Amino acid sequence: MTDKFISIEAIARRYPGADGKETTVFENLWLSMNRGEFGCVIGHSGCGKTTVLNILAGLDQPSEGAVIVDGQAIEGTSLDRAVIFQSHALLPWRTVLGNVAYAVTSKWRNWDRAKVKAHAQTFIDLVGLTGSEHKRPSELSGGMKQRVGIARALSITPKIMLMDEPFSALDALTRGTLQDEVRRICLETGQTAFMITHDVDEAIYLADKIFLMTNGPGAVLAEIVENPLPKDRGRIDLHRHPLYYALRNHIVDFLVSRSKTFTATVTDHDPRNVPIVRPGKPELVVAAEAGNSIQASWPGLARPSTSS
Ligand SMILES: Nc1ncnc2c1ncn2[C@@H]1O[C@H](COP(=O)(O)OP(=O)(O)OP(=O)(O)O)[C@@H](O)[C@H]1O
Repeated sequence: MTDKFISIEAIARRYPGADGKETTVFENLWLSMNRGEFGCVIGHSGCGKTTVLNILAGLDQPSEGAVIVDGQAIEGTSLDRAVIFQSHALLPWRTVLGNVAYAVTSKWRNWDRAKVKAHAQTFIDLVGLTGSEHKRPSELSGGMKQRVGIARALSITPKIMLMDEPFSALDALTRGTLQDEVRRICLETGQTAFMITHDVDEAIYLADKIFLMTNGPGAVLAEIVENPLPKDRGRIDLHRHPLYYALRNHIVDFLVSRSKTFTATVTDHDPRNVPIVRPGKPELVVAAEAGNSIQASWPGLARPSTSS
């Protein structure tokens, strides 16, 4: 067991195949995050991103390994871990307030109506839906529905917010606005977040750490990219930062070529000590994560020894 806030330890997920053989989506996957960090996972379709998120949510179980959150092995779903999906999954017969209040009541069952309402209203305000409390989902735009989903998730003050491509169905303008909102909320509240995205710029804007997964089946977590851009970065002028292109090119290069060739070419990859990369700082700085502890090394030096 580790002192990391989230610790995914040697998980595998296998499915029985039609021919009777098992398909291994991934195995021996290790991943950890600190409290308050924003992690994005990027990888091609089918590499197992949603499977990892579902296991973290407790919606799915690993075939092997364990997931520890805040010192406790997770077993099933919990209000400690809120999930925001691409589709909003709102209760259509309830209003905005009703949808958020429903979540609040499920966490604090003995709260009276006034307390539930006041608490729900705080989160409706936080996502910018003040004035729309009494609208039903059918009266809301896609972006507004997704805001309700975010308010509902945040209202139960989860330890982790899990997001599976939450903005991919939205138009570019709404997506940008909601990215801003989520970033602001996470920074203000110190929320730990784990998000799947196919959008490299979204990951660069939002994430502290970007987890790069190779293609499946048999996908591996190839690298952890530490975002070298300043915390107070803005979405609009992200591309003007001197490190932006080094970071973006590194991720795109991985997706375009290395994600396909990684397993065949990197023969000494240690899934428990995945390289940590900070593109463009001022030369590529590579560190390795030894289960819990982070040790640094620089190009030309041997990979750090690990304690397990
Ligand atoms: N219930 C299941 N039975 C068999 N195979 C499954 C099942 N669920 C997922 N898989 C397989 O596991 C693999 C990983 O699926 P997953 O949805 O996690 O990928 P992903 O990286 O999230 O993909 P995408 O980016 O397209 O959402 C896929 O090959 C998928 O077909």
